Amino acid sequence: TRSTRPQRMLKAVQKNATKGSPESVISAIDYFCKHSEWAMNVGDEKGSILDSVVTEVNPSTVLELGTYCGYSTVRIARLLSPGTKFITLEFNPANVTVARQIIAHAGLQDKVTVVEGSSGDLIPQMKERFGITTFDFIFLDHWKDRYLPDIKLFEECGLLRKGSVLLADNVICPGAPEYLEYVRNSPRYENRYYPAHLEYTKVEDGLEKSVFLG
Ligand SMILES: Nc1ncnc2c1ncn2CCCCCNC(=O)c1cc(-c2ccc(F)cc2)cc(O)c1O
Ligand SMILES: [Mg+2]
Repeated sequence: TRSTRPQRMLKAVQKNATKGSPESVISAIDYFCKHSEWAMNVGDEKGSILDSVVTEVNPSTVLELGTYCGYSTVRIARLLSPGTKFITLEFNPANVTVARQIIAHAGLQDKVTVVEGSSGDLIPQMKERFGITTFDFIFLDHWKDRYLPDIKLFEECGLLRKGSVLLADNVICPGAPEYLEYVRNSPRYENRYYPAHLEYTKVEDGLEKSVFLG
């Protein structure tokens, strides 16, 4: 049977990227997406913004929603200090399998835990299953209509502290209008919009950074 796009992406990484080099894994995926097949990785333009926010926050606990093939997982994990707790959630088991192999090719398998399941089910389990009290940094890149219910879930589960940073991908395309309206109208968040483009295209998109004020 025909391979899937994530499987073809994995093959391209295994063929073109140097084992143990996160930068070459990132470049190999970006090359694949620019010259072979578009895929919904955060990409290099928004990825650089992600890098700068992660570096600025220098988090001790990180959560990513929507692993997909592990591109942004590798981008984040390569910047973390030793001892940082990094969890990434992926709904699709086939993507979990590909992501684990791409993360391993980058040599970052000891930096991050890839957990299969949906955010709605797993967020309430963070404390008991992973011993997390609060997250310093959260990257939202999963179903766009889950951004709003999940930020409310973070609040209800006491997973945010004064200064927790949430960074949301795709707030323009495909869009997360209810999420944007919520964080921008809430006195509990300080927000900043980073204009960019949809990965590997000229279509307008951007990232929204929201700092929880407690
Ligand atoms: N742990 C969990 N919990 C809940 N949902 C979970 C999950 N783990 C996974 N999912 C399910 C996420 C499915 C992928 C989400 N991302 C997207 O849907 C996405 C789409 C585009 C896009 C833009 C223009 C187009 F023309 C076409 C596609 C671009 C992006 O950067 C995107 O991130
Ligand atoms: Mg995205």
